[in-house]
Amino acid sequence: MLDETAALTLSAQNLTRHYGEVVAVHQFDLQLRRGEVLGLLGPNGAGKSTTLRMLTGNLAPSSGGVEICGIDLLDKPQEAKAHVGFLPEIPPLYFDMTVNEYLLLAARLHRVPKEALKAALENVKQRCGLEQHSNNLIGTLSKGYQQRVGIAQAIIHNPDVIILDEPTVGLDPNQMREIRQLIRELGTTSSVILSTHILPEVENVCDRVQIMHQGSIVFDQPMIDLRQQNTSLESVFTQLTQ
Ligand SMILES: Nc1ncnc2c1ncn2[C@@H]1O[C@H](COP(=O)(O)OP(=O)(O)OP(=O)(O)O)[C@@H](O)[C@H]1O
Repeated sequence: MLDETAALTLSAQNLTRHYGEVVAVHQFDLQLRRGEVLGLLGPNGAGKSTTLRMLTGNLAPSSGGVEICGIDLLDKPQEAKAHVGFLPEIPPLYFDMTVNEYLLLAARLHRVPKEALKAALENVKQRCGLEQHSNNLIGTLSKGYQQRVGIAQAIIHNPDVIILDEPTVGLDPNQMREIRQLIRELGTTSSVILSTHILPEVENVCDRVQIMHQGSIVFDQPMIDLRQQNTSLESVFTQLTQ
C-alpha cells in the first residue's frame, strides 16, 4: 500500500523525445515515492524503453526534465545517477567474467567506496541468491541466474530508484516467481519501475500501473483502485491500446 507521505525519489516533468519525425515519448510526467513499485505497460513501440532510458540518464530528452532524489539529472548527471540502478532490456553482462569479477566492476563503476566494496558484494549476492555462484563464469549460468546478476549490478550501490526493463523475459515460471519476489523485496526499501508485457506480473508485484500508448500515458492508477473497480488489467489494457 502506497505511503503518500514517503519521500519523493523520482520526479519527471513533461519528458518528450523525438527521433526525427517520430515522437517516441510525449510529455511524460511521473512522481514516484520510496516504497512504490510502478508497472509501466504498453504495446510494442509505445515508448517504454525510450522513457526508461531518459529516466536513467542514458538518453537525453528533447525537452522536459528529471530529478532523482531532488537532484537534477541534466545539471548533475553523476550525482543524480548515483541514486539510480538500471537493468536494461539487454542486460550489460560480460560472459567471460565470473560473478564476483563482474559485480566488483559494477560496484567500482557505481563509485562504491573501496572500503565498502567487500560488504556491498556479499550483501548483493545474498539478496539476489548468488552466493553459490561467486566464481562461476557468467556465460555458464542459466538465463534466470544471468538475470539475477543483471539485477545485482543494478542494486549493488543501494540505489533509491531501481528501473528494470522486462526483467523476467525468457525465464521459466520458477525463475519468474523468484525474480518477482526479489522485486517485491526491493520495493520495500527503494522505488522500483518495472517495464513488462506480462500483465499478471504487474498485478502480482506492483502498487501502481501506468499504461503507455503511442508515446503518451493513457492510464495511471493504484492497483488497489483497479481491484476495487472489479476490472481486469487486461480489459483496461485492451480497451486503451487496441
Ligand atoms: N534509435 C531510434 N531511432 C529511431 N526511432 C526509434 C529509436 N528508438 C526507438 N524508436 C522509435 O520510438 C518509438 C518508441 O520505441 P521504444 O523502443 O521506446 O518502445 P517500447 O515501448 O520500449 O517498445 P518494445 O515494447 O517493443 O520494447 C517506436 O516507434 C520506435 O520505432
